[in-house]
Formats: sequence, C-alpha cells, structure tokens
Amino acid sequence: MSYQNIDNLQGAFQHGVNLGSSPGAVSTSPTQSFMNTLPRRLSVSKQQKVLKPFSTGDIKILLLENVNKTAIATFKDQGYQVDFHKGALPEEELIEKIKDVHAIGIRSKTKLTANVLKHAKNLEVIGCFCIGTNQVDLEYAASRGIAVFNSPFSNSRSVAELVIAEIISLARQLGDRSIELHTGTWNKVSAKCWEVRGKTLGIIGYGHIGSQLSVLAESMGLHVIYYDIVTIMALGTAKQVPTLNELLNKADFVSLHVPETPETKNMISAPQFASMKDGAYIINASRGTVVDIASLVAAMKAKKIAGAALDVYPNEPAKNGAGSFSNELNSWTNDLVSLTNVILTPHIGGSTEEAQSSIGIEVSDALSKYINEGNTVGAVNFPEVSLKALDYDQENTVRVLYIHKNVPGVLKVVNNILSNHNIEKQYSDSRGEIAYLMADISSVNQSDIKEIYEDLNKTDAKISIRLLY
Ligand SMILES: NC(=O)C1=CN([C@@H]2O[C@H](COP(=O)(O)OP(=O)(O)OC[C@H]3O[C@@H](n4cnc5c(N)ncnc54)[C@H](O)[C@@H]3O)[C@@H](O)[C@H]2O)C=CC1
Ligand SMILES: O=C(O)CCC(=O)C(=O)O
Repeated sequence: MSYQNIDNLQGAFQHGVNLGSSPGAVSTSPTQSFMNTLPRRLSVSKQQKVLKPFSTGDIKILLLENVNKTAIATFKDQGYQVDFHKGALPEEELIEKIKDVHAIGIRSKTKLTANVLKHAKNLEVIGCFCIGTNQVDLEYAASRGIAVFNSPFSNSRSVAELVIAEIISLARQLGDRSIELHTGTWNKVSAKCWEVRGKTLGIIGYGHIGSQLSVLAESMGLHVIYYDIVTIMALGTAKQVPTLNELLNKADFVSLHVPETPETKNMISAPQFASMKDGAYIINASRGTVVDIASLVAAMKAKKIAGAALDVYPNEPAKNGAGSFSNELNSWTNDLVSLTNVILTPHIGGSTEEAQSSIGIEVSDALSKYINEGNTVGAVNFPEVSLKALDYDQENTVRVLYIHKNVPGVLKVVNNILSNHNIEKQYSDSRGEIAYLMADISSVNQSDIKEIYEDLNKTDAKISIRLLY
C-alpha cells in the first residue's frame, strides 16, 4: 500500500466522520498525526497489525474515580490521550466532558444514564473498573452501539476478606471498643461478645463473592447456609436453603452479595428483620439499595439486631472529604451514626492494592482490544464477538465492525454489500435487540472502503460502523 493510497483512505475516513454527526456513525477522527504513524505501521511485517484508520493519539479517554495507574499506563502505552480525575464529576461537568471522548472509565459512583450518554457523540466504549454495572444504563448504551466492559471478579477476594473481618468485629464489638479507647474510655466487657466458631453465616447471593466468603468462613468454624435465585453447587459443607425466610430464621450473621436489580431493592426491610434471629447481625457490602436503612435503624433500636456493617449506601458522596456523609445525602444518617456496634465503611470492599491493580489491567486491556480490534469478549451489554488480529502482511484487508438492530434479513443485505470482496472471516452474534458483525474482507482498495462505508451507512438496521485497516 503506498503513501498515496493511505492518503486516499484517510480521505475516505474523513468522509465517515462528516457523516458521523449522527449518533452511531464512524466515531474516530483521523488527523495529520495519522500520517505520522505510517512509516512504523507499514514497514513492519509478519507481526500483528495495529488496526487503526486513525492515530492512537486521537483517541480520548476520560478516566474518573481514581481508576488505578495500571490502566493509565496501558492507555498511555497505546498512545491515547488520558484525562484523569480522582473523583466522580457532577452531572453537568460530566456531560460537558463526555461530549467528545471515545472511551470513559468509571467505578461505582458515576451514573451513566441515558440523559448523560445522549450527549456522548463519539463514545464507543465504557469501562467499569469494578464488578457492578448498575450505574450504567446498559440497554441505552447498547442501543447507541456503545459497548460496556467490567471486571467480573478481580476484587471478589478483597470483599470476602472485608466481610470476614466484619463478622469477627461485630461479634466482639470491636468498633465500639476502639472508638471508646480513642476517646479515653476503658470499657473491658464480655457481655454479648461472642466467638464466631459454631455460629451460622447466611449468605444471600452465592456468586463470586458469596462463594469465596463461604470458603473463608468455614475455615474459621462457621456453618454456612446460602440463598440464591439459582441452584448453585455448594462449596465445602455449605448448604443452599430454598427460601430467603429460612435463611433469615437460621442465620446468626447475614451477609448480602446480590447485584442491584429491581428484585433486590429493599430486599431486607422491616418484615425480613422481623424474621431474623434475635441478636443476629447483618452485613451489606453489595449495593446500598438492598437494605432499607430506616428499617435497620428501627430493628437495632428495638435490640432485635445486635450489630451491622455497611459498606454501601443508597446515596454516596462523589469524592473523599469531611462532612459529605450527612443527613443531606441520606435522611437517616444521624440516626445511623448514633447507634452502637455499627461499622460504617466508605464503599471500600474492593479497595485493595491487589484488586485495583488487576482491575486496572483487565479493563484497560479489554477497552484497548475493543478500540483497536473490535473484540467484545467480556462485554456486559453486547454480543461477544472476536476475530484474531490481522498480520501486517495482510495488506488490503479491511475489518468491518457493524453494530446493528437484531432484525431479520440484515446479514443478507450486509453480505451483499461485501460480496465483491473475499470475506476471509466473519463472525456475528446477537444479544437482545443488538447484533454485532465482524468481518475481515480482503482485496479492498481505497475507493472500495469509501463505497463500503457509504453502503453500510445507508442500511436501515445500522447502529454504528467502524472500518479498521
Ligand atoms: N462493596 C464493594 O466494594 C463491592 C460490591 N460489589 C457488589 O457485590 C455484588 C455481587 O458481586 P458478585 O458476587 O461478584 O456477583 P455475582 O454475579 O458473581 O453473584 C451474584 C449472585 O446473586 C444472585 N442473585 C441475583 N439476584 C438475586 C436475588 N434476588 N436473590 C438471591 N440471589 C440473587 C445471583 O444468582 C448470583 O449468584 C455486585 O453486583 C456488586 O454490586 C462487588 C464488588 C465490590
Ligand atoms: O471499587 C469501587 O469503586 C467499586 C467496587 C464495587 O462496588 C464493585 O466492584 O461493584
């Protein structure tokens, strides 16, 4: 491929950008820096080809909520522009910043609602540098052709270890003893302080975290029972119970590890506290919507519940700082903080060096692979499609990435458009209303690219197109 040819390809892509003022069209912008990368890209052969019709330097990534430095390093290695912020942004600022970025990395606080995402004209991909993805409107993102990735288990162990610490701390009232001594009070007591050996731990949600907790808890001599909406193989000697009520009736400690869904909203409220054993303890490191805190406060004041550890809240401050955890944020805050044997932590279940470092690597790799190659393995709202990287000696080969509505007849139309070329590989899959086709087509010259793009762009089912070469 000559420099002249590439110049023309750039022109073809520029055309795509012009069309791209409508959401979902080609969203990368070639610039002069694209030309600067040519000698390196074209002189290397027999190596994996970097599929970019644009300079990596044109890719803009917004990273919020102190995403780990391992991710910044990965993105900078790719040559992307990284805009890093320690905290979450207020919605107005987020809307302003999201307008022209190609990727965004968040943790649990940033709410990527339809209202925010509709301003994101160039956004191709969202990285949740955490497990939970409830903070993103996944369906809306998919309908706009925006793929979402997360890290499904890199912080599971950290959460399970925190819960183990809390089980013992609640049983021994460690939080209270520590606060007392910090303020000069010596209070040596054994009343209502217990060993955990032989007690029953009830785990609600036996997924990655719940099952890890189960193993750790049994090694300390706890009996484990669990409740889950699906039947899951028990680890060790744990036993699945058929109803939530049975678990609540039997457990001395109840720990929640379910996702935020409409079904889990206020899953533990006044009737559930009433079903728990007198003097039981509750731990919530899942999501703040799962436990109704006003009911918890009432159950603790009535001495029904002997202690609680909370890591998550319905509303959480956007960034670290004094004074932000207040009644203004959640109306019950003053009541909650005045209770004894309540451990409150600022959503740190997954906040360990080990977890954050591996999440940073995992999610930034997934985002880079999607941006550079189109691979969606691990995406949570998209069909998972992947093709092997192209080699440098596969000149005149173009990778077509076509995100479309999942309706009958689309492949016929698309393959008709591609039919003048050899389709070397093709992989297509659907998920709900969205489908994704990846195809590597050979014997393509620069004028073909422009034509292919324009023809695909005219198809009714199109959501978003990228052509990589
Ligand atoms: N505090 C923190 O820093 C962290 C909190 N989390 C939260 O923990 C949650 C759980 O994480 P994982 O164990 O990795 O998720 P997972 O997806 O591996 O497991 C969740 C389990 O909950 C079950 N489940 C779903 N709905 C249920 C219902 N209505 N009743 C009973 N069981 C139900 C599922 O079947 C599944 O087995 C995440 O969704 C996230 O919200 C995750 C990581 C860190
Ligand atoms: O570490 C974080 O910011 C969020 C942890 C969490 O809740 C998750 O991974 O779902």
